[in-house]
Amino acid sequence: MSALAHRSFSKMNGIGNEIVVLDLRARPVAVSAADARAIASEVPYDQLMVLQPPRTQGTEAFVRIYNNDGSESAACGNGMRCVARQVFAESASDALTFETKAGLLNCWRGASPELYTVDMGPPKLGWKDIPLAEEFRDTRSIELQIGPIDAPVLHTPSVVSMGNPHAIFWVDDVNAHDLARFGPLLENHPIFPERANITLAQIVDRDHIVIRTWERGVGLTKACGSAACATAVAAARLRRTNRTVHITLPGGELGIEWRERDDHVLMTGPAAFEFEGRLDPALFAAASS
Ligand SMILES: N[C@@H](CCC[C@H](N)C(=O)O)C(=O)O
Repeated sequence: MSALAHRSFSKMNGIGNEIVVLDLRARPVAVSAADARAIASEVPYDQLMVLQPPRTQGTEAFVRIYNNDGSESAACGNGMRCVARQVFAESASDALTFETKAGLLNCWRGASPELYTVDMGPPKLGWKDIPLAEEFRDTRSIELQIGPIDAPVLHTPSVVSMGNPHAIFWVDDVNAHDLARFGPLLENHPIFPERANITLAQIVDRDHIVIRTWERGVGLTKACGSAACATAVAAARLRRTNRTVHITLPGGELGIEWRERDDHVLMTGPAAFEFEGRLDPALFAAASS
């Protein structure tokens, strides 16, 4: 029987981004891509956040992040707020540090019990860091378009890595484009060797942006926290907004600050608990990596 059978999980959400938190710290076991897909077939999620024992002193856990197609990501803003909520519930501290494949992340609980802040670290802006398949000196606007060559539907995105790759297309109305149609084409465009999260962004004013995201490895989601961070950085780099903005996503609101003093991006928003369950052993019968 799989060592994952009967393990307890929490179903949570970060402004509608569907998150499952699986805490394996007490009895660690490796989770394969096939396991992640099997879990998604029982408890539909956008991201599975797996807490493994800490690798670095002073951290609570090493967090592995899986999309529902079984692929792994180094960053998930909404998922990290859910993880923070769960671990803060058993801690007297107001600040905790986690490790992900993208590095160490500090989290704080806010004044309101539902609000959590995650320091998502500094953005990476070089073309090799995104990564892109070819050199672009200025990643504020790269040459990429979709639709007729003389009347592109979406074009000239900004690209940013928040530990995971993001392309942000600037539009007048995020709801005027068929993201479900263009998202998969852009996610898998050869310019993105590791695929990319695709965001439509509408700047309302210098303090407010509206976004919709097609997530790599998932599809359309109600919210993508790292996309909100990437969009805030990209808009500030273009001098179209201030470095502190609020972002409206289909599932709710996030506050983002791209801090001047250390280049770090801070994301603040809620994390909601839905229910607890145990993984059905039958799920893993056919799951092999
Ligand atoms: N929902 C997330 C992003 C999750 C990872 C992404 N799909 C990827 O593969 O990079 C968020 O809140 O940041």
